[in-house]
Amino acid sequence: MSSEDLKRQAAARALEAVSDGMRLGLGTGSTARHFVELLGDRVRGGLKVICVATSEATQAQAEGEGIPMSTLDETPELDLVVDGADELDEQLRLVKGGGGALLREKIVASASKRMIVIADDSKKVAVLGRFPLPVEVNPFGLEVTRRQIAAAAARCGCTGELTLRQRDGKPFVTDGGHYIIDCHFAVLPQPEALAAALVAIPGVVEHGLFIGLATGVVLAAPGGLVELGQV
Ligand SMILES: O=C[C@H](O)[C@H](O)[C@H](O)COP(=O)(O)O
Repeated sequence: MSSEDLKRQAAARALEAVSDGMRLGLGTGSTARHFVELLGDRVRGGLKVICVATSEATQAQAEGEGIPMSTLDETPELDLVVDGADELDEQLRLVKGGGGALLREKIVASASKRMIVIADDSKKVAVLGRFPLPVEVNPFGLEVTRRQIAAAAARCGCTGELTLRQRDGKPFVTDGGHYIIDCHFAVLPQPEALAAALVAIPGVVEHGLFIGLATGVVLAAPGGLVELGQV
């Protein structure tokens, strides 16, 4: 079974948690993309939902599927967000932002009563950090912010290379107009302390650690689905 098949299976299971009248957040990335496709089928079959996207890419996909879309300003309370993750652990702590959508994803998750994460089982780790931690930063004072991230991380037991994310030879720019520094720490021994230290840095807009937000996880493995938390 291909990795895309596994992602689709996880997406299909999350769709079972959706019912008529729900206000939904739509995640970003290759796994969330399957969810939006499947949701589109259900909407065309008569399901009534209103949705908020976590990125311009998801907004465009959802509109193409004919899914009724809103904004967080019009719909500031959501029932459920379904999103992917780059990494997750047993405590439902996540690393997100591999696609650069972490800021909107976190704002949308914070507005939602529940967050179901969908992923193939390769994303589950014993200790977070194998996937480089994305940190979204203001372009102003980039080098100052980079040094402050390195110092704060070192106090939390994390060392490693900090690289400015590039696309086509230029800095990658997020939907919010910011840059991303990818932190290659290999392990994050104290995720909560690191999260608190990063948000205290003035040039940091947001970081990819999602702690206390996911309420359920659907992991698709070749042997079947595994659920963590409440799905
Ligand atoms: O910024 C991107 C998001 O955090 C994605 O949810 C994350 O990167 C997982 O994406 P994928 O499902 O493509 O692995």
